[in-house]
Amino acid sequence: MSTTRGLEGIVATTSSVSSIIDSVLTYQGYDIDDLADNASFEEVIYLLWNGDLPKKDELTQFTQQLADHAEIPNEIIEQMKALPLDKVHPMAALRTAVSSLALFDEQADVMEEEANRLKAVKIQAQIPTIVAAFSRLRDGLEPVSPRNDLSFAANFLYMLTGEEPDEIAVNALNKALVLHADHELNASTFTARVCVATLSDVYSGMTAAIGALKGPLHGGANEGVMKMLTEIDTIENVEPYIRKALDNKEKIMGFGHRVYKNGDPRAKHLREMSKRLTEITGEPKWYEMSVKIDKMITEEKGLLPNVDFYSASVYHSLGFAHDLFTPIFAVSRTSGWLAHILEQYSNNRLIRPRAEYVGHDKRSYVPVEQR
Ligand SMILES: CC(=O)SCCNC(=O)CCNC(=O)[C@H](O)C(C)(C)COP(=O)(O)OP(=O)(O)OC[C@H]1O[C@@H](n2cnc3c(N)ncnc32)[C@H](O)[C@@H]1OP(=O)(O)O
Ligand SMILES: O=C([O-])CC(=O)C(=O)O
Repeated sequence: MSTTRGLEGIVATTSSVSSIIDSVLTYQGYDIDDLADNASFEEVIYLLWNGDLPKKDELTQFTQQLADHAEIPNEIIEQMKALPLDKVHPMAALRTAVSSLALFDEQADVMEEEANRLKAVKIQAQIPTIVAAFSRLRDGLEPVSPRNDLSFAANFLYMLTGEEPDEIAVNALNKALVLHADHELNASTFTARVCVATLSDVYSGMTAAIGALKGPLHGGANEGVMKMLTEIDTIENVEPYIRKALDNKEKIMGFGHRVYKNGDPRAKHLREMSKRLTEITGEPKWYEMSVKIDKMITEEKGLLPNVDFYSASVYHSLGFAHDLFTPIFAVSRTSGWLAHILEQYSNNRLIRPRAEYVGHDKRSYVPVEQR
């Protein structure tokens, strides 16, 4: 048996949800550049789940369906209130809340396709409500109920702040959601597929995926980038800070990628958004520091920024708390996880690879007194 560390280069499934070919990312055949410039997040969710962009009436119906399911059970809010709110990371709270949602869905274990599709709508609609409610509760505020007359992005911002957001913020968040929606067999999506391939339920797959996204080598990197930017704080500090980190062989969050070796096609959109938004907020330093770090890491390590690097200054400019960055990634990636979960169910086989054994040779049990 031979092994490939981290399954690098292993093709583990077929999928028609998204593809990365020659560094070009497509969702159901549509180039991410095209979607980022034109599509609403609602259209992208529909596309990922159904294989085609919705017609006008299909989009109206789908958007309404999402809005109709955005409320979360009161028990979930009560459960969140009981958490040690000043200590809990919002990704941990989200993981627990999504697991708990299953307990209030009588159809949680019903495996028919129609029931699973309805669960997908509910989960996609409820995850932003959970993230916003948690954020408000820990700030000592009551959760804000979702509104059904706002777009997905606008409603999320509204539930976070209790105020109607401006168009610039809504468009920026919409674009970020589109850019993060799916990404072939990334670690969290693979996790979701492994989980549901045992014919476990959708909520279990989602809970597993959230756990995988949380890690700093994956979705957690966007929070790590902002931590680094905050520590650096000034443009003059970039050079000594990064030099020291590289000398200490530290990983620089937001750089490198398992698949993209010539650059992540999503990063240029986020870089442009970071430039524009930091100008609007009057804090161009976050963009300027990012560009300087980008230049240094590219020149010295040959590593390019991934989706998490410029999204940090984008989310900061949109006023999000830094530990909400990864949950916001999860709000978007939920659409991809659910598309892959539905695809896995539709053509399922248990996912069970092998391990090459490198442990002790065979030996015999020794009673405890003789060890
Ligand atoms: C949404 C996403 O998940 S995008 C990825 C988000 N994660 C990050 O930004 C965290 C930082 N980046 C990394 O840790 C990695 O680049 C990963 C996890 C994204 C990819 O990992 P792998 O494909 O396993 O690459 P691996 O970690 O083996 O890196 C290869 C070499 O480049 C180095 N390297 C890779 N990324 C970085 C980095 N960000 N900073 C410094 N060195 C790096 C490694 O140390 C390694 O060097 P070595 O060969 O001298 O040991
Ligand atoms: O594909 C990956 O390995 C990580 C990534 O960029 C993503 O999940 O968006």
